[in-house]
Amino acid sequence: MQQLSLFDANESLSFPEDLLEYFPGFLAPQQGISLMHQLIKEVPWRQQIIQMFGKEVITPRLTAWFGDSNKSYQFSGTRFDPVPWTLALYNLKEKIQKVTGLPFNSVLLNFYRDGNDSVAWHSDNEKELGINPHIASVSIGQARQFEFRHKTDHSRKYGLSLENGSLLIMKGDLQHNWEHRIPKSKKLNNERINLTFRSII
Ligand SMILES: O=C(O)CCC(=O)C(=O)O
Ligand SMILES: [Fe+2]
Repeated sequence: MQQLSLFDANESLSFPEDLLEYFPGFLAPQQGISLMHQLIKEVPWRQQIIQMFGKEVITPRLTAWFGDSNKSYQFSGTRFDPVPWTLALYNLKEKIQKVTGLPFNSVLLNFYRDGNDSVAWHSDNEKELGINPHIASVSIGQARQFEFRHKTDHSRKYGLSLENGSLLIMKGDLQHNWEHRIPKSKKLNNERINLTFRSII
């Protein structure tokens, strides 16, 4: 599997490159697009209402949560009980486990219907994920910009385009020191699904 070098000399000064691994051709382009259309149809998508700074906010995207039946997950004040694995998602999990050598027992799906859907700055630091979690993020459909900023020094930033069919591994102490987001975009306006495979303890 080809891994792409993400950083030039300047960037690696402000962002530690050992916290990410990027595999652009993890899925063939056509495989990515047909999986996206299958998931748009077969997944029980929901628009969650979450607590943010004490207020109720409607998430600007659709989500779903699949995984082993004994693993539930808290996110921004909401408890998610997983839907059992579909064949397509189980097979994708197996393929990721083969490439990475890491175990995963759940996946959070995000459906960005157009460029107006987004995810705000956050880190995936829920205690159910353990201390330094590995998160495997598969992107299909419209490529979107994925941005990082350092938690205490917002001038330290990094961004990359998550292409159709790509796999990004987030690891090490990334979630302690960095936040990430998918900003809204006027130009990148087509449908996209992102799947983050996680290991809930
Ligand atoms: O859509 C993405 O690429 C990122 C989603 C994300 O950060 C999350 O689900 O925690
Ligand atoms: Fe995240």
